[in-house]
Amino acid sequence: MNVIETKNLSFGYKKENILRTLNLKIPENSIFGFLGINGAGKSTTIRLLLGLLSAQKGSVFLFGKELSKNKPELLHKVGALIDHSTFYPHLSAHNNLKILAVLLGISNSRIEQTLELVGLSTEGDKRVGNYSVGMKQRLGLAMALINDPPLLILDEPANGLDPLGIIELRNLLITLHKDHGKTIFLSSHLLDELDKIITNVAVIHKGEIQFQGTKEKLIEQSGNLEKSFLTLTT
Ligand SMILES: Nc1ncnc2c1ncn2[C@@H]1O[C@H](COP(=O)(O)OP(=O)(O)OP(=O)(O)O)[C@@H](O)[C@H]1O
Repeated sequence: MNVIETKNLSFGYKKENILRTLNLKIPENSIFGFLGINGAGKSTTIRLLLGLLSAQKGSVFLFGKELSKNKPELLHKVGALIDHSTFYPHLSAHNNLKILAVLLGISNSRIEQTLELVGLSTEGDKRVGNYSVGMKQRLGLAMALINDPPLLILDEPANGLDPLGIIELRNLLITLHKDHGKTIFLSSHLLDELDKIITNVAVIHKGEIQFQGTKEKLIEQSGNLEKSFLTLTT
């Protein structure tokens, strides 16, 4: 099953075409890397997948259903991290998550589980305003994970993280995929990092998909991810 599928998805700001007839297929249980140079259209695609933008043409399907016709039901199954997450800085991580849990009707026990999962359980009672960038990123992931969604959509989740934070994020994504069965769709510019975790990949250039398939298939010709990426984008 494809957890995400776009059919001839096209989008433009005013008269400028940004995405041209995108046909993406993200298989269930993949860690799917979405690659492209600056301005290629990654964030715009992600906003369309989350229903934050509406396509001029084409459609987005999540879990086999059309997003525009089933938004609340489908978005409940998606955890997302885009741009910087917004928190109440004067509250603890625990209380930030509690607000979300109440809004979503989720039990309190899930708060501790989620803090544990993202490695924040010992820091969960500290004010979020004093958190480091990495801790805020982990809290953003906790918010995305609080209702245990089967699909995660992450736009540049490693942004602003130091090397240790990047390693921790890598291990967390691998755990979420292997032990919790999540499908993860993520964009990133860190090719070496992606190479360590992704199973599938799409390369977008100037709003068009240049390749999609397994990582092995992409690197078949040139031998490594960086060379394949450069071939498709320069
Ligand atoms: N609100 C907007 N109004 C007009 N043009 C926009 C807007 N947002 C993005 N664009 C343009 O759309 C194109 C794609 O942008 P997008 O942010 O999707 O690219 P990206 O692949 O995510 O880039 P990056 O890697 O730099 O984040 C770019 O040319 C950008 O300038």
